[in-house]
Amino acid sequence: MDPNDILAVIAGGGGAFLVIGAGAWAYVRSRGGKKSSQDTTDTTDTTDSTGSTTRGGADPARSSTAVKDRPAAPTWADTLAAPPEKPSSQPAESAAPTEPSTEPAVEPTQQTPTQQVPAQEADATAPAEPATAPASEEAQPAPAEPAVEPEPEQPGAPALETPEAPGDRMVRLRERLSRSGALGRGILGLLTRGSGVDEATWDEIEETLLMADLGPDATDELLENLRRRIQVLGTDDPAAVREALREELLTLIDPSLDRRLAATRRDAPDGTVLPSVILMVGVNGTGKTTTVGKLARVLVAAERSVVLGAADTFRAAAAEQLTTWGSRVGVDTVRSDREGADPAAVAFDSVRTGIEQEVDVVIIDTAGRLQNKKGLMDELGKVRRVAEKGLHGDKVAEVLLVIDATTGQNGMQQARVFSEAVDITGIVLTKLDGTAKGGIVVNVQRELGVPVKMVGLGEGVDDLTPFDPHGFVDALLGD
Ligand SMILES: Nc1nc2c(ncn2[C@@H]2O[C@H](COP(=O)(O)OP(=O)(O)OP(=O)(O)O)[C@@H](O)[C@H]2O)c(=O)[nH]1
Repeated sequence: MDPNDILAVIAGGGGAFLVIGAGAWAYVRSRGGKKSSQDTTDTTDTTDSTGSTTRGGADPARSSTAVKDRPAAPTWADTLAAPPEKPSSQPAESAAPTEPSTEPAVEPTQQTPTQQVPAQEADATAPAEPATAPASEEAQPAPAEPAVEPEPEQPGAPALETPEAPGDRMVRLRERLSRSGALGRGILGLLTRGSGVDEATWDEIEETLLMADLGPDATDELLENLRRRIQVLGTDDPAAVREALREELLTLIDPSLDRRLAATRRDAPDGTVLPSVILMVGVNGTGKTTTVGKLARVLVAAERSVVLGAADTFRAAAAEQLTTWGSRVGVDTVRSDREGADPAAVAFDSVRTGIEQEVDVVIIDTAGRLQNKKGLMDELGKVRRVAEKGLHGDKVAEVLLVIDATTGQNGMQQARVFSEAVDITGIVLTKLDGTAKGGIVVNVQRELGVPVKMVGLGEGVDDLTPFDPHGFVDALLGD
C-alpha cells in the first residue's frame, strides 16, 4: 500500500498504524542491520557487536534522525549465542533423579525413531525413567523395545536440504515483504497535520492503537506520554514528533529485554553436560509444529545438533509433520506409534535420546489442547516435570509460547492461560506476515512479562526470524 494512503486508512477506521507496521516491520528489520551499520559509519564508530556482515540490497537515502542510533538487527548468531544458563545449585523441583517419582507412571512411547535414534537400553544418565516410577493406578511396564525397528539407511535416500544461511534468508524476506510497502504513518499524519492536536484527534489516535491490539494499558501510557511530550515540544514539526513517537514505542517494546535463546549444551548441577531442552507450547493451529521445524533448520544451519520430540500425540499427523521437517535436515524425531500416547513419555524419551546423541538442543512439540485450564496445567506441568527427570537436576531451558499474531484478543486470552499453566520464557509470534494486529507484540510482552524472541513471517520453511524491536518500530513509523 502506498504510504500516502495511510491517512485515508486511519480516517476510515482501518486501524492501520501498528497494523500494517507488522508486515512492514519485517521488511525494515531485514534492512535494519545494514542501515544501522551504514548509519553508524556515517556518524559514530559504534561497534556492531553482532558480527553481522553483508546484507545485499541498496539502501535508500534516509533523511530522518530517527534511525541514527538504531543498533544492527539481531542475527541468528546473536539469538543463539546465549551462554549456558547457570543452573541453580538446587536441583529443579521434582527433578531429583534418584528420588522415587511421585508422578503418575508414564506410558511407554513405543518410540518410533526416525533415522538413527538409539535403541532403548537402560540409560545410566536417566535413572528416574518415568516408566519405572512407583506403581500407580496407571503403572505401566518399562518401555518396550521400539515397535518399529529403525529403518536401515536407504542407499538412494533423498539428499538432505541445506537450510538457507540467515543472510540469504534476510535478503529473501526483504524482497518478499517489501511488496507490502512501508506503512504506518497514520498517527504521525494525525499529529502533524498542522491544525494542532485536538481532543477528537487524540480520540482517533486512541482508537487506532486499540484496534491494533496494543492493549488498553499500553495505549493509555503511550497517549499520556505523547500528549506530555508534544506539549513540551510545543511544535508539530514532523521530525520532532516522529522521534518522540519512536522513543515512546521503543520504550513500550523494550529493546533491553534479553531475546536470546538457550540453544547450547549446558552444565547440570552435577556437572553433567546436557542439551538445552526447549518446550514449544501453544494452542493448536498457532504454528507450533511449523515453528519447531523452522527452528530446527536454523539450528542446523548454525551447526547445532538437534533432536525433535513429537509430544503432540493428540493429532497423529503432527508427529508425521514434525518427522518430515526433521528428516529434511537430517534431524531425528522421537515419536510414539500410538495416537493419544502419553506426551510426557515422549518428552522423556526425547530428552534421553538427545542426551545419548550428545546433541546441543532437544526441541519438544506439545499439543496443548485448551479444553480447560486445569487440564492444560496438568498436561504441560507433567510434560515438563517428566522431561526434567532425565536432566540431572537441570531444568527445561526454554518454554516458548507460540501465539498466532492474527488472533488478537483471543490470542491474548490464550497467552494468559498458558502462562498460568507453565512458566513461559519467551514468545514466538507467528503469522506476522498476515496480521492486522501488530500491537500484540507490546500487549503480550507486557501481559506475560517475557520477550518476543522470534517471529514467523510466512509458511516457507525458512520464514522465521529473530525479533528486532528497532526495526519493528521503524516499520510502524513507515520508515
Ligand atoms: N502465514 C503464516 N503461516 C504460518 C506461520 N507459521 C505457521 N503457519 C501456518 O499455520 C498452520 C498451522 O501450523 P502448525 O504448525 O500445524 O500449527 P500447530 O500449532 O502445530 O497445530 P496443531 O498441530 O494442530 O497443534 C500451517 O498451515 C502453517 O503453515 C507464519 O509465520 N506465517
